[in-house]
Amino acid sequence: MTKSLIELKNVSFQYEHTKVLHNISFSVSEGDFLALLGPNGSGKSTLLKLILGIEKPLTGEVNLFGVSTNSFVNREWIGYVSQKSNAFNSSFPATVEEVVKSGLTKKVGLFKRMPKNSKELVIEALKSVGMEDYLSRNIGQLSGGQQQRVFIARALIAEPKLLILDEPTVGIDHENVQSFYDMLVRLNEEQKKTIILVTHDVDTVSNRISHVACLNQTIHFHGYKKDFDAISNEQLNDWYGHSVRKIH
Ligand SMILES: Nc1ncnc2c1ncn2[C@@H]1O[C@H](COP(=O)(O)OP(=O)(O)OP(=O)(O)O)[C@@H](O)[C@H]1O
Repeated sequence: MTKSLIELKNVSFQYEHTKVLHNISFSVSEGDFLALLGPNGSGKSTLLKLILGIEKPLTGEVNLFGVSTNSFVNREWIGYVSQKSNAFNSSFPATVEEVVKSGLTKKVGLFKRMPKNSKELVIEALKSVGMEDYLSRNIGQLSGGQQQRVFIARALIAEPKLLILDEPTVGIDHENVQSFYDMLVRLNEEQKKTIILVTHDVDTVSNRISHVACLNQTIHFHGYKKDFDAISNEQLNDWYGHSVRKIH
């Protein structure tokens, strides 16, 4: 039986007086490559905060790897790459090697010694994202898409089981989006990483993704990508609250 890595049961959440999430029940299974889709302000980041244990639900429960977030301790099993990761300017004084190596602290602890083979681990993680030739380069001198790959390597070095990527294609130009997806599919299929890709942009939901969840305060749809494709633009507009068109 497939294991649920994330399970939300009847979850509601509000910030002071703003209701953001309403009665959400939703799960992500081991091996899924899921796009969490919703317009700006629909509650995607808030949902991630609940999953990452940064916020607590007002009602309902959130379970990670079969355990309530309140008692979940294996945080290194979840790799999170935020929206703002690829925002370094060209003078930022860190090499790709240093950035990726810093991801090891999540696994070994902040004040513990780095393993002796940490350079090999860095190279291994960079190979997974096709960036091994950039080891000694300054992070700020890479393109937005290359920086994004380096930050995925930084998450991978801690050997997460689940990878959460927040708007990962924003800094990537159109021609490189396909190879970016090829890399994610390899991580999903060969390294067995469960992946959640968070996006507001319907066009970012590639055919390479296995599942789609549509969020706007509540989950309007959760299922296979092929079933998402069968949904009309009118229905999608209704969920989004404004006009959007699927092109895939
Ligand atoms: N710390 C906060 N305090 C109060 N309201 C907040 C806070 N953070 C977010 N909100 C509000 O909650 C709602 C959902 O925000 P959230 O950031 O989760 O949406 P999102 O789908 O991630 O949006 P985007 O795609 O623009 O990043 C918005 O109306 C937002 O203004």
